[in-house]
Amino acid sequence: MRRILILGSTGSIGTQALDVIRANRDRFEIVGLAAGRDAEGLRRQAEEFGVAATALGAGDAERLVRSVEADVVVNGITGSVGLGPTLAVLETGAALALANKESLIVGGELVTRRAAPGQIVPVDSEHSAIAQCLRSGEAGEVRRLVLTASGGPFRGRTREQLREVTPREALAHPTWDMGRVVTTNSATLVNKGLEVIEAHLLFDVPYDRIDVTVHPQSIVHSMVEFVDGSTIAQASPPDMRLPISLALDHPRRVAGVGAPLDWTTASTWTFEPLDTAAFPSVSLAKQVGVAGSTYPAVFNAANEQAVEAFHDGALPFLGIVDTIARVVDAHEPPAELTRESLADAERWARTTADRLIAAG
Ligand SMILES: NC(=O)C1=CN([C@@H]2O[C@H](COP(=O)(O)OP(=O)(O)OC[C@H]3O[C@@H](n4cnc5c(N)ncnc54)[C@H](OP(=O)(O)O)[C@@H]3O)[C@@H](O)[C@H]2O)C=CC1
Ligand SMILES: CC(=O)[C@@H](O)[C@H](O)COP(=O)(O)O
Ligand SMILES: [Mn+2]
Repeated sequence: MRRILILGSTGSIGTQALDVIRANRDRFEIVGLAAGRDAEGLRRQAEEFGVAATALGAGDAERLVRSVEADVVVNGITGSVGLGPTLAVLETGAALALANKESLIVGGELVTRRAAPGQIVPVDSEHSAIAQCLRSGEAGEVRRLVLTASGGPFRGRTREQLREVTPREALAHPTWDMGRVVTTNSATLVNKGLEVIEAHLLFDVPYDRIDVTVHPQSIVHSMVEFVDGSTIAQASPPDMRLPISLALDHPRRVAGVGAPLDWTTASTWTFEPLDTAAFPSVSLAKQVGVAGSTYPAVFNAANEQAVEAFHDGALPFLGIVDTIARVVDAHEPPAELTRESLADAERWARTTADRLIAAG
């Protein structure tokens, strides 16, 4: 029986983790639940699963991580506020089922050097796919990682055609039903930029050997190309319960967790290059990834501020990535990366982004 603690239990990842556990009560026991502000939703979940240990807010979630004994902690919190809980999980020695990509990207080596080999199990669909593709290979045999991107709701549009798009349109993701921030990030392709950095940190492959291809069907979740020219891809209908279940009982698979592909009807999978003129965020993310230090944290913090401003009607859609670029450009990294210098850089990035947005 695996003891599971879920952070962000009321969100998209959290509720899908609960779906998997509800259907497999003989394999999993929930020992703790944490949400942000939805106290009533959290209370109902705790009642359903008979859980006594709960927390509201990131600080409380971090305390819960340290006080409850768990085998696996799912970090399904949104945003860089998930960093404290991520570091706390790594300290406890529990496996970290990581959906909160922001904490890894923002923390960088502060996170990776605290993690034991295999302690971080990716939940993000692309990284779960890559981990599955790598199961049978040697590190030296990997030539390239290829992350798939759906292209989001605005795939095929020119930069000019993105000028007037609305928050409602940005939230209409073509293939996945996710929380507001990650859905907006899919529309700007910032999500894919963050995922390139996430892939570099998880699999230690240099940025010039991590590519993105646009695959609108979201069936091939990513691929690994090997030195002999062979490519292994992981494919399944878009359903996060599959990567979540793999992380909950890693390395075992949970039978029946998702529907398999249907090979009896005609279907088409397509792949196309990313339009980097309309969507410059992936190139920008690669630049900040290569620069390292506090640059990825600054990129992410500026994005978080810009996404909120976009939904508040204070910033046009194109302003999101433009703001990130301006904040990154103005950043001066600290001499040393520590939790303090990281927090300072994030604060600076948020203030700078807010100032640029207010100035219009
Ligand atoms: N949804 C998906 O399919 C995928 C998501 N991810 C990643 O997983 C993470 C979660 O995404 P998703 O589930 O879609 O997001 P949601 O917005 O649906 O859920 C976010 C969860 O985090 C909680 N939360 C928010 N702020 C805080 C805080 N300050 N302290 C503690 N908890 C907080 C929310 O609580 P409350 O409800 O109380 O506000 C909620 O439970 C993100 O990093 C995202 O990029 C990655 C791949 C796929
Ligand atoms: C399901 C998942 O992992 C998301 O992060 C997904 O990647 C979003 O889709 P796109 O960013 O490819 O549009
Ligand atoms: Mn993803």
